[in-house]
Amino acid sequence: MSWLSTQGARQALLATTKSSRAAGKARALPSTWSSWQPSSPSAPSTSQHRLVSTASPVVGMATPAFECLDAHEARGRRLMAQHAPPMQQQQQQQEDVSNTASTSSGPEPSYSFVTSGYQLFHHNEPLYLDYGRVLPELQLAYETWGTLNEAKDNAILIHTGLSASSHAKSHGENPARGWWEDFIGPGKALDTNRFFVICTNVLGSCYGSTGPSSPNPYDPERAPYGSRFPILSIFDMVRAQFLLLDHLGIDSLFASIGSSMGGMQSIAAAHLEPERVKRVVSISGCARSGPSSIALRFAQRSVLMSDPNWNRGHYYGPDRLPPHAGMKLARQIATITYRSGPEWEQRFGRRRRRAAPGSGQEPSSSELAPALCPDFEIESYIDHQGESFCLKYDANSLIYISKAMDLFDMSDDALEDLDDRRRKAHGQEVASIKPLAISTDPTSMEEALSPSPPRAGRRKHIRTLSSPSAHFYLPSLSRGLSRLADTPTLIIGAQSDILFPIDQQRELAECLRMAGNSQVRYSELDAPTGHDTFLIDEINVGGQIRGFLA
Ligand SMILES: CC(=O)SCCNC(=O)CCNC(=O)[C@H](O)C(C)(C)COP(=O)(O)OP(=O)(O)OC[C@H]1O[C@@H](n2cnc3c(N)ncnc32)[C@H](O)[C@@H]1OP(=O)(O)O
Repeated sequence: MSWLSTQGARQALLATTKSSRAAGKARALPSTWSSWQPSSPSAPSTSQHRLVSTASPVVGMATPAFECLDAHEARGRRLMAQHAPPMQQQQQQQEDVSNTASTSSGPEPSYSFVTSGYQLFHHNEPLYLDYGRVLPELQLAYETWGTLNEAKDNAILIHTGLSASSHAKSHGENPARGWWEDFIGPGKALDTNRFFVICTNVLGSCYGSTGPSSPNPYDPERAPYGSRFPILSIFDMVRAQFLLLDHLGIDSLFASIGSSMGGMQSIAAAHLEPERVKRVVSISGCARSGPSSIALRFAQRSVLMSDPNWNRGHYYGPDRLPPHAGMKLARQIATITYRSGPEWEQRFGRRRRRAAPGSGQEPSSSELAPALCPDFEIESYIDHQGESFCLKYDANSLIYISKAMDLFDMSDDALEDLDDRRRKAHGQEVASIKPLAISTDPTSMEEALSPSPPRAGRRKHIRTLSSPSAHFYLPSLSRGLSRLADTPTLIIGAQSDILFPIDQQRELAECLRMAGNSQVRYSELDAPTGHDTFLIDEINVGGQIRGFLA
C-alpha cells in the first residue's frame, strides 16, 4: 500500500485524536476563561447575561456586557501595574489572573520567559542588507542537537516559521517541549544519532536574535530600534545564518530544511550557496509570495499598526504599553490562515460556548441568547489563540518578518533587481548573486502549463497546472531557481493550506524541474490541518523527510 493510500486513514485517526484532545482541553480553559471574568463584580458574565436576557425580555433594553473588550482594558491595566511602584503592584497581583508576561525595563514583556537555554553567536561586523541598509552588528540565538562529526558534514540547518524560537526540541538547558519536538531526536525524522541539527532564531525576531526590540547601536542611549530597524529580506536572514555556520566551521550542510517562511529560507540558502547546501526540504513554503498571502499578512499588520499603543513602532520603555490589543487581533486573523474550515467543522462545528467551567450552569442551546463577544466555540478558540499570543511575541518583529515574507520572490527579474539594488547600495562590499543563464526547455514549459493529465511514467504526485494565464511568471520563476538545478529537493505541501496554497508547492516543484533539476520529490498531504500540518503531522511530514534524508 502506498503512503498516499494510507494517508486518509492516518489523517482520520489524527483528526479524531486531535479533536478529542481539543475537546478535553476546551473543558479546562483556565487562562482564557479567566480573562473573560467581568471587570466589575456587578457586571454579569456572558452566560449570565444570556440567561437573564432569555428569561426577561425587558432586560434586553440594557447595554450588554462586553467581556471581550474588558479583557483588553484589564490586560493594559495589568501591564501598567507590573511597572508600577511596589504597593500598587501588590494590589494588582491579587487581581492578576494571568502570568503570561514578565517585565524588564517597562511594560513591554521580556520575551526571555518564552525561551531560554539557547546559545548566542555575536557578529561584530556589518551585515549589508538587500534593501540598502546596514546592520552594524548582530547576534543570533541558536540551539543544537546531536554531534558534529569530524568532517563537519553532517549538519542540518532548520529554518523556522514566522514567530518560532530556536527551541525546536527540548534539551538539558531547556526541558520545555520544542515546536518540532517529535521530529528531532535519536531515530526520529531528523535523527540525532546521525545528524548535528541546528536551529536559529531568525534575524528580526525577539527570542535572542537581533531585531527591532534590540538596542540600536546608532542611538547614543542604545534605545531599541523600533521602526528604525531596517527592512529585511529572506536572503538577509539566511546570510546571518551562514555567518553562524562559518563561525561553527561548517562549510557543507547535509540539508537545509524549513517550513512556512523557513521553506522560503531553505530555497534561498541553496540559491545563495548552492555548493554548500547539499539538500533542500521546503515544507508548506513557496518560491514567490502570492497576492493572497500578502493580503492576509497586510491585514494583520494593519490592525496591529492601528493600535494606538503601536505608536509608529516606538512602544518600548517605562511609560509605554505594547500594542497588545492589535497583536491579539492580528493573531486571530493569523490563526484563521493557519488551520482550515474542514478541520474546524470536525472540531467545533456550530457549537455554542456554554457556561464557564465550574460555574454550575449548563444551559441548553435553546437557553443561550446570542452574544456579541465570543459565542460560538470557534470564536472562543480564535479569541484564545489571540489572547495567549499577544504578549509572547514582539509586534515590530511580526511586522518586519511578515514583510520579508511578502517580499520573497525567486523570479529571475526580481532576483536581479535585488542584486542590483544591493550592489548599488554597498558597492564592492558585496558579491553579485545572479541566477544562472539557462534557457528553459520550451517543451517542458508547454507540458507544465498544459491542462492535460500527466503522461504515464511521470512522477505520480506532480500535477500539471491548469490555468496558463494565471501562471505567466513560471518561466521567470524557473530561471530564478536555476542555481538549485543540481540540488536534491523535497517539497511537501498540504492541500488544505490557505496561506501557502498547494498550487504554490506544485509550481515550485514544476519550476525546479523546468530549471533542469531531475532530483525533485514532491509530496501532497490531504491533512485537514491546513498550514499548521507541518507542526502536527509527524507521521506523514516526518516520514517524508526521513525517506529523503535516508
Ligand atoms: C507563518 C507562520 O508563522 S508558520 C507557523 C504558524 N503556526 C503557529 O504559529 C501555530 C502555533 N500553534 C501551535 O504551536 C499549536 O500548539 C500546534 C499547532 C502545535 C498544536 O495545535 P493543537 O494541538 O491542535 O492545539 P491548538 O493550538 O489548535 O488548540 C489548543 C488550545 O486551544 C484551546 N482551545 C481549544 N478549543 C477551544 C475553545 N473552543 N475555546 C477556547 N479555547 C480553546 C485549548 O485549551 C488549548 O489552549 P492552550 O494552548 O492554552 O493549552
